[in-house]
Amino acid sequence: MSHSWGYAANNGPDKWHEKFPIAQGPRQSPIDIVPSQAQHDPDLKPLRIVYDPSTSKGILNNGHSFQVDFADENDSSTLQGGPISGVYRLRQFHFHWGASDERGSEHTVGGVKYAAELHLVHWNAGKYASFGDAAKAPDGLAVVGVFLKIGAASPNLQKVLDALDAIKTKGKQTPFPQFDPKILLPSSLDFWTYEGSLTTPPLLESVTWIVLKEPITVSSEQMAKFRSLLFTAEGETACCMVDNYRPPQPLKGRKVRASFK
Ligand SMILES: CCOC(=O)CCc1ccc(S(N)(=O)=O)cc1
Ligand SMILES: [Zn+2]
Repeated sequence: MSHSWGYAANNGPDKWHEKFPIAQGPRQSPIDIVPSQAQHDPDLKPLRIVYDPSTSKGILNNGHSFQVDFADENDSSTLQGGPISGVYRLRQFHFHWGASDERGSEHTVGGVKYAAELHLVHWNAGKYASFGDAAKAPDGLAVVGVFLKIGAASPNLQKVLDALDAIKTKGKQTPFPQFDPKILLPSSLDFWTYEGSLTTPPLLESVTWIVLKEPITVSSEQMAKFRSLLFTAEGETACCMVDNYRPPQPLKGRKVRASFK
């Protein structure tokens, strides 16, 4: 790949292994979650999610998605419980979506694709000194995945979408203060969990995935707002930011556990 990675035919998921050989590793993400194959684990603890809105900093178009970044110098916004041990700090959240409503999620459920997927990215601050260090460790990261299903518009999501006009092109960012990402979560915190990886380069195999069973809903009009972003920087030939998802990867013998019966 002579240029940086992306989602086009010449630099997309099928090409990533050329510069990132771990793409063909034993614990790659995403995966297709087959509910009948997931074993209920009664030892899984409830998720404990505590987010402080004052840790919300800014919103950035990073050329692959957009992300909201959080201050993570202390334990103000954390994830505990579920399959993880210790305290993981919220670093950022971002999304993956399709060019049309029938695709866009990274994980699939029994082969079913959702229109989009939210990822809340946390790192094991109890054990590692930085996000960068944690990202290189097998128990370094925990990502909560939430599916977005076409239906009623989400007023809470709209608060995020209203900021996108200010970050249309790659590299643009704008302040995004006082936002509590907990309002983006569904009412049930039932989840599937498995050991996986980052779904974009560097594809590091450091993620404990926690994928919520219940989707949140998003309207088609709101999905159109996601698609108004550009992969490209100002002054470059415009390329719409769509289909920024990696397809499911081989399970390679991994077990998926369920927190629910
Ligand atoms: C060591 C630097 O690594 C990074 O910056 C990773 C950023 C990054 C965070 C999360 C994800 S995802 N889609 O698996 O939730 C992908 C990439
Ligand atoms: Zn992601």
